[in-house]
Amino acid sequence: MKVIISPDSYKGTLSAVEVAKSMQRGILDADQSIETMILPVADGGEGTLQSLITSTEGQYFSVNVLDPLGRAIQAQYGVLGDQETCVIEMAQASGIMLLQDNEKNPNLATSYGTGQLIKAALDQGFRKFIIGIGGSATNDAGIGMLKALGVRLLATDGSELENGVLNLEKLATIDIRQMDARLADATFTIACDVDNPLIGERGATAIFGPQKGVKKHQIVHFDNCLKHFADIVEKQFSIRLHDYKGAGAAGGMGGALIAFLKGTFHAGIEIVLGAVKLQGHLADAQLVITGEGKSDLQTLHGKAPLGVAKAAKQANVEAILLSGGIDVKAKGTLQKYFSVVESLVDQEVTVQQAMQEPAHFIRLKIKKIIECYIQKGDD
Ligand SMILES: Nc1ncnc2c1ncn2[C@@H]1O[C@H](COP(=O)(O)OP(=O)(O)O)[C@@H](O)[C@H]1O
Ligand SMILES: O=C(O)[C@H](O)COP(=O)(O)O
Repeated sequence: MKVIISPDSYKGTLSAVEVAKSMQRGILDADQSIETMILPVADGGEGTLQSLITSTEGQYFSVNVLDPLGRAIQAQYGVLGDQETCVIEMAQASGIMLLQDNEKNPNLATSYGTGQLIKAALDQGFRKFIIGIGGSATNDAGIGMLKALGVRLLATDGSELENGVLNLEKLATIDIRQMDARLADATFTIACDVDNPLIGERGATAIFGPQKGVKKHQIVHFDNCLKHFADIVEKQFSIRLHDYKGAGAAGGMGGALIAFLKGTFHAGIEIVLGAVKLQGHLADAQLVITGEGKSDLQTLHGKAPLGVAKAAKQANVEAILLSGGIDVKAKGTLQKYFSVVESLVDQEVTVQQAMQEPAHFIRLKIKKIIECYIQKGDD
């Protein structure tokens, strides 16, 4: 029997590779003779770079960049095995995982470091980009990235705006005359797992702002600043980001990429599944196991496990979901895609325990799931 192990990360506790290894141990605990194959996946956020570079035998490059709060860090980008396609993962330079909880700062958190990664890749001669956006610490409409690439945000008196999303309300003109000229020859495929507009009640701030530190009473203020930015973009460049699907991804990074870097959106999970060649590997497999930190209604809108389930269905392979937590509201629908829908958290395991010892509980749960699967086959 061959089992493919294709989880996303359990954000905040384990990377996709670590989840996959724990699942593999559980499978082998149940039956040593099972053939396993580890193909970790991601949907644009953290882990996208590793998944794409590992699966295509690509190469990593390290760059000194500024983290969301302007501190010097080393971040990586990569080139796929084709030696041509460059992968930028926003979470590497501007990710929420780079901040402690008490450091979250939606006004100052900047995507500047992601712009630095792009610039470094342009310096290396790359022009064909996949940019994974998601898992970001920022709500800056991508202005940090734009600044790093030479775009200037000016107030009415011609002075450059000070850092800070809330300063966007003073924006009068966007000056692109000094934007990196090499971008004109570059293409950007945006790997993303959300289709939120830039502003409004489904916009970047209202939906993803709170996880980045935006307090409830600040949502309207931040949203208005992003709206003003979108108004100026529309006035100057005739591109309307306000309700553009995906413009609100990664704190508005989606919008900046569409308007200024001529990016095009693709489902992150589809890009990753293509690169890891999941469909081909499923051809002689009996089972595929996937999972993520928390499966909820958002999972049904293009998150990694759903992509894996759809690929499995096409190949007529049974799919199993083991996530850290499962939202009860989504369980019924998830069961249409997966033969088993399980979470680490249950009547015996609390959230705290599952978060503290995720590898241990994944191993235990998978062992049980596989034992049941084998038993079912024997009956
Ligand atoms: N080991 C774990 N056990 C239970 N819940 C977890 C575990 N790891 C992560 N989570 C939950 O999953 C959430 C992250 O969900 P995830 O699906 O990984 O990312 P996202 O929804 O941002 O794509 C965390 O905030 C946490 O609540
Ligand atoms: O704001 C972001 O970074 C993403 O668009 C949504 O966040 P998530 O990928 O962490 O869910």
